[in-house]
Amino acid sequence: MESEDGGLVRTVEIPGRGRGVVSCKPLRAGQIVLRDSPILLYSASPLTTQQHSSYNYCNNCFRNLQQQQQQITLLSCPNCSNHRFCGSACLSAATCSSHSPWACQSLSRLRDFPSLHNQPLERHLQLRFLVAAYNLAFFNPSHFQSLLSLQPHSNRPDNVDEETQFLHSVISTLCPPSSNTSFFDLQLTSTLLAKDKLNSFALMEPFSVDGQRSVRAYGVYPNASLFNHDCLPNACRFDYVDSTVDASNTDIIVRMIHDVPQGREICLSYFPVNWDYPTRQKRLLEDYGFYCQCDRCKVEANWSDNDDDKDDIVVDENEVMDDDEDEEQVDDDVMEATEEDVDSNFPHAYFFVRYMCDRENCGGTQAPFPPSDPRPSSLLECNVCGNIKKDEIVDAAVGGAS
Ligand SMILES: C[S@@+](CC[C@H](N)C(=O)[O-])C[C@H]1O[C@@H](n2cnc3c(N)ncnc32)[C@H](O)[C@@H]1O
Repeated sequence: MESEDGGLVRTVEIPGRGRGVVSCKPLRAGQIVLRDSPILLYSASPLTTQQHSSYNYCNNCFRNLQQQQQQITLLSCPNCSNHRFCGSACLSAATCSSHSPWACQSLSRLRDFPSLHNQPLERHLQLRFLVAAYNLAFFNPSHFQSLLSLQPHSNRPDNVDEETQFLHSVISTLCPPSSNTSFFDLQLTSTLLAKDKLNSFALMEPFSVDGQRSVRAYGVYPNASLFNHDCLPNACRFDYVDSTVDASNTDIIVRMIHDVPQGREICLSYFPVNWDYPTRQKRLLEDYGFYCQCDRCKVEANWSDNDDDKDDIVVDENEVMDDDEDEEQVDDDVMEATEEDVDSNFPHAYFFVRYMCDRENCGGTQAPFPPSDPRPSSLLECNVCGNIKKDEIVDAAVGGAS
């Protein structure tokens, strides 16, 4: 993501954080700083799902087949008949990429693999990812190199756990796509799984009021993966997977939450912003391998109620980057912020009041729509439930026009 002339952001090395993304010029609230397409996408349904009966998504674009407004002709893969597509364009695109004859045959074999039915969903998804990644290695080496370039860079050879060995033993039963007898390699399998854990973004089902959200698909986005984490992010990501407006419905869009000056690091939050301090620290250490020392954590490290919270942290190991679906310890203090808190021990109360979605069970972050020069947008969009509301502060400043 190197900035050309006029680029908004560029990638730099940041001591102690690896690569990160910084602004090349002052950025405005709502500005789009990245639109990124996936190099790999895989379904979040169990491998054993009979997709022709219960799976409602196109296996190429992942749009919901029932919600598409125009008439579509559903097509099944002629080889496995288990995967459906929303038209000939998606079927032929998938046949040359994610649903190549090799991937098709491999997924069919895995579906019938004897011991898989007893395995948790997480194993099914890891196997789906491995099929997608090895498929990429053979059919799109340059995208495969992009995948390998992502963090983590060091994966100790002696560090292959039982789970990885199991997954590798299953993957190795597949016929390799080439005559290369060492196509499946234990160390490579381990490396790939680590890349998935650190970098995959979840494309979620639409928000429902009961707060139960499930993942529709996972994707690896080579540029979006370069954003580091901050517990008080200045940007957030949106996706519009069911959009029929353009063909890039699985793209991720990163938009600024508020203005930032030139040279500032642009960060996302890897999970909902309303998680409490112990839960955030535990997740970042266990899944991402670092202690967060952001400004918010420095303040919250001194809050006395952290000790009580530590006893009942809930962490779902299936969590991946920016994945909002699981249970979490929501910090009630931050949800009840008042203006008085701003000057006291809660300097980030302002962020919660203005940018946290207040819809029940949502936990999303709100960013303005892109500015229409010279005016900032006075409408905020939630990146989880899609709710749109007026930004009272901008609205007052611009006299009620958006
Ligand atoms: C998705 S990658 C982000 C890009 C990464 N820095 C790189 O060089 O490719 C996530 C990894 O970046 C690093 N990272 C992200 N946010 C960080 C932070 N706030 N402090 C320290 N390291 C961070 C951690 O190593 C984490 O596992």
